[in-house]
Amino acid sequence: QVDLAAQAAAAVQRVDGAFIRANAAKTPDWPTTGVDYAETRYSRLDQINAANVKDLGLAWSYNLESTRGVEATPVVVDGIMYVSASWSVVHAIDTRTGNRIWTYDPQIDRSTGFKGCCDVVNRGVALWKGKVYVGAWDGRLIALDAATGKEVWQKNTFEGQKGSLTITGAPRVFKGKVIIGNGGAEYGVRGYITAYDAETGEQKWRWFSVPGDPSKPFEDESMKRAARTWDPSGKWWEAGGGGTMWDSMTFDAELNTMYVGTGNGSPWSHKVRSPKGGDNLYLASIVALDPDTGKYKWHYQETPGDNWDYTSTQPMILADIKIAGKPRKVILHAPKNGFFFVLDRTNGKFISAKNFVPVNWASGYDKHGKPMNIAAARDGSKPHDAVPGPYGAHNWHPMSFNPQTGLVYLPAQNVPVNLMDDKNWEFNQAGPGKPQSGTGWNTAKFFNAEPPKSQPFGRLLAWDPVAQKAAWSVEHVSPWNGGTLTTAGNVVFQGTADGRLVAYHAASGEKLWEAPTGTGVVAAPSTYMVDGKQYVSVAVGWGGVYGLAARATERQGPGTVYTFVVGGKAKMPDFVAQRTGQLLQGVKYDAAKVEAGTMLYVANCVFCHGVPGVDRGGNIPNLGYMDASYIENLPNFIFKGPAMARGMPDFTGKLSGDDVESLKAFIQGTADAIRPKN
Ligand SMILES: O=C(O)c1cc(C(=O)O)c2c(n1)C(=O)C(=O)c1cc(C(=O)O)[nH]c1-2
Ligand SMILES: [Ca+2]
Repeated sequence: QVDLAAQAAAAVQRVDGAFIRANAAKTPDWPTTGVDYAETRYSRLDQINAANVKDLGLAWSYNLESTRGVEATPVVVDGIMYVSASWSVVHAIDTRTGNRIWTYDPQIDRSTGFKGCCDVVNRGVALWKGKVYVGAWDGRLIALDAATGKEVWQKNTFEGQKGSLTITGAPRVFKGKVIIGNGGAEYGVRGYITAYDAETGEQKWRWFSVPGDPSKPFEDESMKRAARTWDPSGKWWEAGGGGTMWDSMTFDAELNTMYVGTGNGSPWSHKVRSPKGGDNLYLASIVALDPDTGKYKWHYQETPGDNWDYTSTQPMILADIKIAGKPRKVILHAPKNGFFFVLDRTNGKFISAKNFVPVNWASGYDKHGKPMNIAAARDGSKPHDAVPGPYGAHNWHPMSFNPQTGLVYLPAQNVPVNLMDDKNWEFNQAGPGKPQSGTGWNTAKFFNAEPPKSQPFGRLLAWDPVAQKAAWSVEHVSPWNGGTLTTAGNVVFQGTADGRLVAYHAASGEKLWEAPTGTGVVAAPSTYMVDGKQYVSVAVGWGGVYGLAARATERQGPGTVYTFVVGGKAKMPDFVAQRTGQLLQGVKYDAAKVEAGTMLYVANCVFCHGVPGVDRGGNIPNLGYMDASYIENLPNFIFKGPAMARGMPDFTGKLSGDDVESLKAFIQGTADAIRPKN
């Protein structure tokens, strides 16, 4: 009889700063979300390698019992895995068998799914001295006992703050402090991160990324300086200003510096936020902080005057590379804005930037690290095909860096979106035609007022950060592919939107192996050794912002952890077929209401449900393919309906009975309009 709880406790008890740093040298574990503080996602293990990866097979699969996006990288110490699924549920798994040790469900109120922009996801947990930390959707930072999954302490990280805040990112633990930020910049919030004592949960420090009301005292010098880059006539503090830090943090122990990527402006429109212009610090920046005090050290702003949801929260990597023959300590970063950045992490100085996909907002960066803006992208008076669009040339899907090949493996993409300024925008004014305003969005932009012309794509890039060019690339069938893992075995692993886990040769890009995963993969894999054998695991669950309304497989959930080993022979689990069905037919409606319904649909429904019959539905159903009875009974779903248990908001008091009739008219009217005529 093995005592798994005791094993789990003993394993995580060992995880501290020295353990995590040692891992970067060579140990069998994957103790933090990005494997080490530098978040290289490079494993020194080479038992699985370019020669034998073709013999990988399934060791086991584990049902995460979730139907929404799964974005966490499994962390593993001494063969014990910790991974989170949607709704911030944490699972502890014995990797020797694939059996559950415990699960922890923070019991998020499922009707609050609309409070976050981009699916009810969680990007994983942190481990430290016997505890497992998860940032829950509702703002609680929760410390769990690694042995039992029982709560040790919890803190409301949203206390004292306003707006629609949600946590989606993985906490990080630097020097005994658990650090967490949150999302919300689509809704009108002010960004901040907070550090808590890992042992007790006591708050140690908080750093805001944008200044508050300038008529009140600033929290620190960094805020005072930042305020000079905003125009007070925009009253940015009323809508918060944005700059949410919802994903990336790294730490350099030698330099005693932590780095955080900041988010987009809130609202998105630069003109509305800061009418006379200005860079709007510290939006869309990499910021260096003192991990002991949270004090600002330096920043580099990647997108001055953000206007397109160009967050810099995308996962960064710390690397030591040679540039012009000299060893440099750098940050490698590919934010949403489509440029690949190399920065000196000792001082924040710009080294180089190069676009890794086509972009139309800047023609490049000058030698001081300032972008050369293209005026049309900031005009805002007419629909502009923003390339990259707000989904980003690269989103949160982690990239990896292999020091042997010198290449960064980067999931790149384009999701076409047309943007135009909403001149009549006012904070928290919901209204027909205002995108997502019924669920609280405050972007001050119209989306797709005419159809975008740019083409969607998904691409794995093997990017050379010194030469600033691709060494090789692979085209995928869809945007929104998984994060990457690379190893000393000369392999790159990536999951795909169309439901495969694929291994490539790290130097040549040659495809070496693939396995079906049932549904689309968005998370990054991890690898580790247990009892002398190397395993590769990936948590699968289609979703995230693009996955709400679109998909590239015919299967959906449940969220599943797959674990592969050379010679593995386990059977694939059965997956549920997506309901593709027939176009909606037969719902009676008043054709005169279609136009009003269109405007209401844009304000309340489209972002999650997609365009009826045009989009296909992701992890949320497309209403153009429902049985008529659902749409006929639409009020039962819109007002305190059964789908609230799955994340549907309650529109009581926001929509009228007549509004629902208009929505019906739009949904059935659209299905009728696109039905092939014969
Ligand atoms: O501005 C924000 O605060 C914020 C938060 C989040 C989030 O917390 O997930 C995302 C975004 N923005 C965002 O712009 C975005 O593209 C995005 C994608 C995803 C996802 O998990 O798929 N989250 C987010
Ligand atoms: Ca955003």
